Amino acid sequence: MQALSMPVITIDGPSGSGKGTVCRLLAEKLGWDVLDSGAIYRVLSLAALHHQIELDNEDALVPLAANLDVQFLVDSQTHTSKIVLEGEDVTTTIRNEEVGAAASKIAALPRVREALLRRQRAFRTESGLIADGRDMGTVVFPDAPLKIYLTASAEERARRRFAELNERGLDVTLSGLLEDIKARDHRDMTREVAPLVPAEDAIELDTSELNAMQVFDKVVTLLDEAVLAGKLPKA
Ligand SMILES: Nc1ncnc2c1ncn2[C@@H]1O[C@H](COP(=O)(O)OP(=O)(O)OP(=O)(O)O)[C@@H](O)[C@H]1O
Ligand SMILES: Nc1ccn([C@H]2C[C@H](O)[C@@H](COP(=O)(O)O)O2)c(=O)n1
Repeated sequence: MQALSMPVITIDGPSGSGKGTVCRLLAEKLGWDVLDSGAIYRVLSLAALHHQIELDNEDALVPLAANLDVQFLVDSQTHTSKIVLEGEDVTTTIRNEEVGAAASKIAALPRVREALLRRQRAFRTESGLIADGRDMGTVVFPDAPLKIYLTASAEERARRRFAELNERGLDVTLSGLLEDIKARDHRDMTREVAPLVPAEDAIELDTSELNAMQVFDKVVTLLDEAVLAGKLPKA
């Protein structure tokens, strides 16, 4: 049974809901790998920029996606990865809000998504995988035995991003970030292929009123329940 021998936990949800934070904490607890699928879309949008390919030019983006020269170099101590695109360290660059918006645009193209599917599924190994994204539970790993859908109000997500970017010394406004988040939500939730929706069997968790550790504790409870039910192997 693949779910037990190559276990996957999916964590989907909109930007700023806390997926990446929970994935990192879970990976530390379990010693499993992490798939940051958003980073793949972000890297592809940056590659498009480098190669002067328009974000709606699907014919040119598909071969770029299929042959994307990207490496995720994982530090097993910190569970963070250095991301190298065509020999250049882009770990920080891809986190810009502009790159996020560009990623959301190319992610609406069906053949681009198809071209990235195998690359994402290849992250599944015997070690166990925590998959972070928008369609992890619905499309990429539909057989995952534990699917979590994180949400939070757009206002709270904008506040979180504002605090994060302020700390990094970036000049942003709360209202601008809120607008960006709403536009990205709309694009990600209404696209025709693999829109951001909870999988039918996902457990939804609203994190608006919870801090990161409280969210993590709730996720660990869900994990323990899945182990008790025989859906996931004992840690
Ligand atoms: N429950 C929480 N309460 C407050 N802040 C949080 C919480 N969870 C995460 N954060 C902070 O909010 C910001 C966004 O979190 P994170 O990057 O984990 O979200 P995400 O869902 O992975 O976003 P994206 O999809 O855009 O990558 C980070 O600065 C993180 O430290
Ligand atoms: N599974 C995924 C992951 C990401 N995307 C798109 C949509 C997002 O707005 C964008 C950036 O993702 P983030 O790094 O903010 O999680 O990438 C997607 O369509 N499917």
